[in-house]
Amino acid sequence: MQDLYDVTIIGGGPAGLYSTFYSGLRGLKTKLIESQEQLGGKVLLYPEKLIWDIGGHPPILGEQFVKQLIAQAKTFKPTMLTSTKVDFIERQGDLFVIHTAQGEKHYSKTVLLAVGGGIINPQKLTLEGAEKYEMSNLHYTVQSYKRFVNKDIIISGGGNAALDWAVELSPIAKNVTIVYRKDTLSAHEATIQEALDVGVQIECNTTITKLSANPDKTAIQFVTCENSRTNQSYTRQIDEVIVSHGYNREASLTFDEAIAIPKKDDYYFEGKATGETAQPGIFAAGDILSFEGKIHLLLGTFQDAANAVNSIKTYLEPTAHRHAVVSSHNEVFKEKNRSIIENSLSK
Ligand SMILES: Cc1cc2nc3c(=O)[nH]c(=O)nc-3n(C[C@H](O)[C@H](O)[C@H](O)COP(=O)(O)OP(=O)(O)OC[C@H]3O[C@@H](n4cnc5c(N)ncnc54)[C@H](O)[C@@H]3O)c2cc1C
Repeated sequence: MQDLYDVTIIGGGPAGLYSTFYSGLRGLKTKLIESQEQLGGKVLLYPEKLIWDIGGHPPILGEQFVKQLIAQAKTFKPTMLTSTKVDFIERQGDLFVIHTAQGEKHYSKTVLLAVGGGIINPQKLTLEGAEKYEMSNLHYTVQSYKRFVNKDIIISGGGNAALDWAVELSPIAKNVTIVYRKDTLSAHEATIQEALDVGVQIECNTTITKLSANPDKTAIQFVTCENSRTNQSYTRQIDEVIVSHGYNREASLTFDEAIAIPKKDDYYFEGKATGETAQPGIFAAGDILSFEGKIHLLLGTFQDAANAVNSIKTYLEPTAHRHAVVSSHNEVFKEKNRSIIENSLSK
């Protein structure tokens, strides 16, 4: 049998990463398994967005936030696997066997589900040949603002993400146009007003119907758009195309018959604020978890993570403290604490 872990965390988004740190803090032998190449979960979708609502933390870019979460998760030297998709979990006596799409088996005393919205991929433009521009000027996320400076940008989509990008890019771009297939945008009214205030052009009932390449066929040079109300179409030159049509969720994780966890809306696991599910030994944290009062935001993931790990600790060791001992007394932190104290004394 491979190494046996106290806890195996499935999903390397904010909930999984913080659970990994917290699990180390509580002295548990921890493994994290993430399906994507990169850790960070949904935050990877907004690397250039400033996150404002983390208590006590100054606004921070998504990309930087992910780096810090990963560094923190590594504090207690857990095993961390990426590009490894969990597709089946079975109970064998007191243990869980976690099967991956790659054919591996992982053995664990408990499982912490931190799979968020499942494996998330952007909904792609369905136009023929569109994929060949993904390496040039067809974007499904905004990875770097620099690229859009002084550019003529068309954004397809009418939700909050599309409008947020339009508002953020408008001051640095030459021109930003939103095209949306429906009558009215689905974004918040305040965001729509903000977009109008910063000069974003909004065209409703309008769809991109054709992408035409530049002479060397490496990038999109023209887009053709059609208005479903007037049946008129136009073709215009463009520098960058951003598509924000939402995300496909792949919820491929399944369980053996002995493991039944009630779901809400066919998807979210019903559980408790303590991270417990109806299935002893299986816990959940982050966006995947549903309970009354659950907050589906970063701050919610951290509280869920701490609660779930504390529940795991007392599940494995019923006499353990419910909560972690004061974290600054931890051996791993001592050296850092000492250097901070020495630094302050030397000033
Ligand atoms: C555009 C956007 C902007 C946002 N802005 C903010 C904000 O400003 N402030 C805020 O607080 N929140 C914000 N949020 C919400 C926040 O990002 C989420 O609440 C948070 O990412 C949830 O973390 P999670 O770890 O529960 O799930 P996720 O981030 O979804 O991570 C789940 C991870 O599990 C992995 N996974 C799934 N299935 C499997 C499997 N079978 N095997 C292995 N791995 C698997 C996925 O690949 C993913 O990496 C925003 C969300 C979006 C989409």
